[in-house]
Amino acid sequence: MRVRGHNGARAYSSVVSRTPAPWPPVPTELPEPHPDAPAAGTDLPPHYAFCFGCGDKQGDGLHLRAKVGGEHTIRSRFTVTEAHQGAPGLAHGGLLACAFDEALGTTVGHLLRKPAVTGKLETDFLLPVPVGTTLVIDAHLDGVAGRKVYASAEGRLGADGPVAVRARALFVVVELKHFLDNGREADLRAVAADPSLLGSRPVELNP
Ligand SMILES: CCCCCCCC(=O)SCCNC(=O)CCNC(=O)[C@H](O)C(C)(C)COP(=O)(O)OP(=O)(O)OC[C@H]1O[C@@H](n2cnc3c(N)ncnc32)[C@H](O)[C@@H]1OP(=O)(O)O
Repeated sequence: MRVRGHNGARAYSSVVSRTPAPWPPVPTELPEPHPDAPAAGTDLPPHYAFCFGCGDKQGDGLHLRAKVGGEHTIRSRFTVTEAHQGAPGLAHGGLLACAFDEALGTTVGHLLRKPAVTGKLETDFLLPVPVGTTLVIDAHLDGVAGRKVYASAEGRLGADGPVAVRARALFVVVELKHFLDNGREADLRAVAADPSLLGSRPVELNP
């Protein structure tokens, strides 16, 4: 269907399709997890105490918790609270996207043990997610092409519930310099003074 946008331009319906594009979008390899990657069944502690996705020191954060699943998968859970609402009694879509960013980033970081940041994140919201729901997110490492790492995930309303959200993301492997050059100095100093703020380290920070 062709739809005209408010400025007369041909709008989204012909551009944004529900038919998924090929994934990963480029040829990739699926590497073995890093030899030091945590074993299946390992509970992963928060990677940074002030992370909005997983940190214990973020009162209204998502407090996402992750456990290593199969060779290329990590299962994460987070419970939607009143602080996460976008409409009465329903989770905000942006916060759900945040949960997937976290779950996917955790998967890439822990399985490859390389620092990587999100370059692109796309989400399909299939069902509303009510306050009180525990969203169970199964994320999968899909492939690597140079510095580009592709991962995807689906989130269910409870472990056996229907799929409510799907996401795909591109992560780009970066040097630790990325964080040192761009992070706020006060926060970097705080981490240097108290390394326990970095609870689980998907990468070695002391070269
Ligand atoms: C355990 C940890 C859990 C963490 C979970 C949370 C993760 C996060 O939220 S990270 C924070 C959000 N993300 C960011 O702040 C990243 C900001 N962006 C950047 O710093 C840069 O743009 C960065 C690093 C992604 C890429 O820059 P740069 O290093 O110069 O690489 P660049 O050459 O531009 O891109 C590398 C490749 O990726 C591709 N690429 C980069 N961005 C995109 C994109 N949006 N779409 C498609 N391809 C892209 C490039 O085309 C390039 O491909 P190729 O190698 O084939 O030429």
